[in-house]
Amino acid sequence: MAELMAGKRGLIMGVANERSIAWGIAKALHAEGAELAFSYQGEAFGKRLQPLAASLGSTVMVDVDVNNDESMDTCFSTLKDEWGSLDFVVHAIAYSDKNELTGRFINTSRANFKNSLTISCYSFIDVAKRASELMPNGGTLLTLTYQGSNRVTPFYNVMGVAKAALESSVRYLANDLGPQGIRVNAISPGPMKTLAGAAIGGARKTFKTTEMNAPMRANATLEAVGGTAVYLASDYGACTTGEIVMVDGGFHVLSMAQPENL
Ligand SMILES: NC(=O)c1ccc[n+]([C@@H]2O[C@H](COP(=O)([O-])OP(=O)(O)OC[C@H]3O[C@@H](n4cnc5c(N)ncnc54)[C@H](O)[C@@H]3O)[C@@H](O)[C@H]2O)c1
Repeated sequence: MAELMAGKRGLIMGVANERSIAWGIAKALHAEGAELAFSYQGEAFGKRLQPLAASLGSTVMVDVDVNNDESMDTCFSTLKDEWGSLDFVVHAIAYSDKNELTGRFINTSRANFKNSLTISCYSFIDVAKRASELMPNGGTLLTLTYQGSNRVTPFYNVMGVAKAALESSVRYLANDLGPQGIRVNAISPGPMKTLAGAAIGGARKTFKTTEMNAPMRANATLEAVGGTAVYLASDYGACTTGEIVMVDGGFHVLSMAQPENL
């Protein structure tokens, strides 16, 4: 059977290690024949990424801090030089000061509000603008969100607001880029054990709560998120854009905990 991503080339942003959601997505896209480039944040992450990228036959790696315009310029000019055009980008990047991912939301500082929204939301708009210029034949943009965007998850705090802004941006970008054949979607996994996930206060309890109560009685896996990314980035997703696709074992449909857990 033909591979779903054969002949498609894309950029994966946000692999910190082998537990990263971006890494699960990279493996799934590669397994379906995609050719990948990676961006990483700084030298230390670059060293960790190197063997992972090599294991997927990837040679293009670019150091990108999304707050640094020069590094973003270099990233997309490198891709232009290497490939000429681009079929997809996976944006799996978020950040907030750990000290504000605990306690009360009301204590959010202006500085961390700005930084969290700039890194976790604006960067996707910036990536979309740059990537779309390299997509003359259409393409796909994917980002990662969490349902703390529209329902309160204790301690998720300013990240919830950043994810709400990101999800809204997905819809606006989808409308802007649709005429160019570019689709824009977000995947919303339940809690996962990653570096960024561990920074959120009470992460273990959030993870356990979802696992015990979700209709599937399970949390999202890297394989399930990767498979969803393949669907959205491949031609099977041709009519899906502006969407937030839940990959959380169904947790978001609940209005209360399972009776066995009360
Ligand atoms: N882990 C979860 O429970 C969970 C659930 C739903 C959504 N998500 C989202 O998935 C995405 C990936 O996170 P993850 O859980 O795989 O964690 P992760 O720590 O593996 O990845 C986060 C990445 O963001 C990058 N990053 C942060 N600031 C950056 C900057 N200024 N410039 C460039 N890169 C920067 C880091 O280098 C890292 O690679 C995030 O958007 C996160 O909010 C995570």
